[in-house]
Amino acid sequence: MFIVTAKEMYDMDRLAMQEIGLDGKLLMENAGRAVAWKVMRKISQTDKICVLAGAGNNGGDGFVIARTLLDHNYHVEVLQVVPNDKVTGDAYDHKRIYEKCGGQVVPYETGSIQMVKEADVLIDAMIGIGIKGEVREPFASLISLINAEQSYVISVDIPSGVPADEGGESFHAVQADYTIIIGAPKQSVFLPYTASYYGEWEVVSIGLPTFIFKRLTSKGMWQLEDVKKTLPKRQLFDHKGNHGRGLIIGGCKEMPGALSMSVQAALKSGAGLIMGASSLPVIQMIAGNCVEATYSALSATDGYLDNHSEINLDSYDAIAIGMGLGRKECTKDLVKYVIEKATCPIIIDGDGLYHLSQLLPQINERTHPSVITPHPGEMAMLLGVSVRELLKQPFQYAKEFATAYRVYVVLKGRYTIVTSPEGVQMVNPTGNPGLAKGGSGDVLTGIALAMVMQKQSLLQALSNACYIHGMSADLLVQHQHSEHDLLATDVINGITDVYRTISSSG
Ligand SMILES: NC(=O)C1=CN([C@@H]2O[C@H](COP(=O)(O)OP(=O)(O)OC[C@H]3O[C@@H](n4cnc5c(N)ncnc54)[C@H](OP(=O)(O)O)[C@@H]3O)[C@@H](O)[C@H]2O)[C@@H](O)CC1
Ligand SMILES: Nc1ncnc2c1ncn2[C@@H]1O[C@H](COP(=O)(O)OP(=O)(O)O)[C@@H](O)[C@H]1O
Ligand SMILES: [K+]
Repeated sequence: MFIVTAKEMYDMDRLAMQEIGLDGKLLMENAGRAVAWKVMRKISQTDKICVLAGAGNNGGDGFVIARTLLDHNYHVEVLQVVPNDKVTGDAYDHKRIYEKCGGQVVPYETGSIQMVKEADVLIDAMIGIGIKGEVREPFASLISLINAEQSYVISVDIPSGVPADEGGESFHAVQADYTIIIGAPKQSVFLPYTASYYGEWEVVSIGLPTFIFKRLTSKGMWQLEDVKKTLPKRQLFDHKGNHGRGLIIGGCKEMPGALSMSVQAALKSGAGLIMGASSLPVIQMIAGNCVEATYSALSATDGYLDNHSEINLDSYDAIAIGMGLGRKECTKDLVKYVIEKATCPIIIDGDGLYHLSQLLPQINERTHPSVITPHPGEMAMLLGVSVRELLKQPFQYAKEFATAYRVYVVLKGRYTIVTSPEGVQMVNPTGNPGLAKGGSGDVLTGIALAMVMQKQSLLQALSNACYIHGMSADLLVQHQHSEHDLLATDVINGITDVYRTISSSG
């Protein structure tokens, strides 16, 4: 599924109209009808429905929705929030069609507030992706009224007032229960400041051809069908070597478990062979957790790895470094060594990212792929901006970093964004707040290593890793756990159910 900015959506519209002859009125008809069908599944024939229509094409969609509902014997009326002379173009044409089919358009005046109050269902077709600046009156007051009422609120394309793109932080907007998105989700669906306004959401197709999306956007949402298509397969005559050899370097005296979780998660996700490298005390502590892995004991001073020359980086298909490694000068040297010498893909996480802020020239020099898996705090540190600033524009910042340093960036969060060095971005939809707990990131790195080792395209490998990680947490809270008690080690065990679910769903 593609993700768009408002500008990309308008460009697609233009291309559809000018180059392939799909006209605007037809797209509006498709949009309105598709939305109406979704609406009918959610409401009952006895509900009193009020469609709030603005002047633009979002309002135009509202007239098509009202006409379709009317035709199916629903109790529907349109409250036109703007004066008649404001409704022009395709929206005007669809208003006329609706009226000719017997539809009622009530002009906005003070008394019409009653109409909003009496409705069981409010369909918000006031403002869509054409929003500019702060909402004006009467929209601002209507939005406050809608949010104060108990009616079921369905927004068309975008809750009125929510910006389509990233960058906005303060706005006054409709709080929807359900949003039916037209064509493709906009960036604001996935952002911390805006996501909750959408409520439950769904996307409807309006007939824009796929090649238009491919041409104009390089952002998408990774879905189960993508996972099924791209997940490494196990063949009858496979041996462990077919599923890669991976090295995981991490752990220190305070954080032995981080390495343990990454090692377990990698093997559980399908890695052929995993070597865990750490100090002897760490290995002695964790080896029993995962007897299937092999371990390499490295020298340490005061509990921190201190000698990079002992590590053999050859003969691995991928290497992960940083989980629980510690923030000492000697561990920085280790990270530097791996960045400079590894001739396979590397994944840098945790304390490795802390050191990376001083190793950016070295990462730029690499001729083999590099992956970083920062949470917002780590990403903000690497960019030299505040977390708040980063979270206003995570797509933009992740892309800037990925293209500048030619790395794959896995910017973790509710909707993790994977960005390739070319700037292609995939959003992961799975996961829940049960993952907001120490150790979850170490598990993700292990899964990511397993995927990267198996010679997939890296964008696919990393998107699959995020999907599996989140899906494991989702299945666990649906069945035996809650978001409160979920542990990172549960997420490792939950990978079993992910694979069984994926293979049984065809
Ligand atoms: N391919 C597609 O995607 C298709 C998309 N379609 C639909 O079109 C929608 C986009 O339509 P659009 O471009 O006409 O803009 P839209 O969202 O109606 O907003 C413009 C109106 O809002 C007003 N307004 C703006 N800011 C305001 C403010 N702060 N406070 C108050 N008012 C404000 C502005 O007023 P003005 O500033 O011009 O006076 C103008 O009247 C899209 O979301 C989807 O629903 C489908 O029909 C079919 C194909
Ligand atoms: N609210 C949430 N919804 C979905 N996923 C989440 C949520 N909170 C955290 N996660 C996921 O959990 C992981 C946390 O990683 P990180 O913060 O590095 O943890 P740690 O370093 O403690 O192991 C990331 O993959 C992130 O996407
Ligand atoms: K809307």
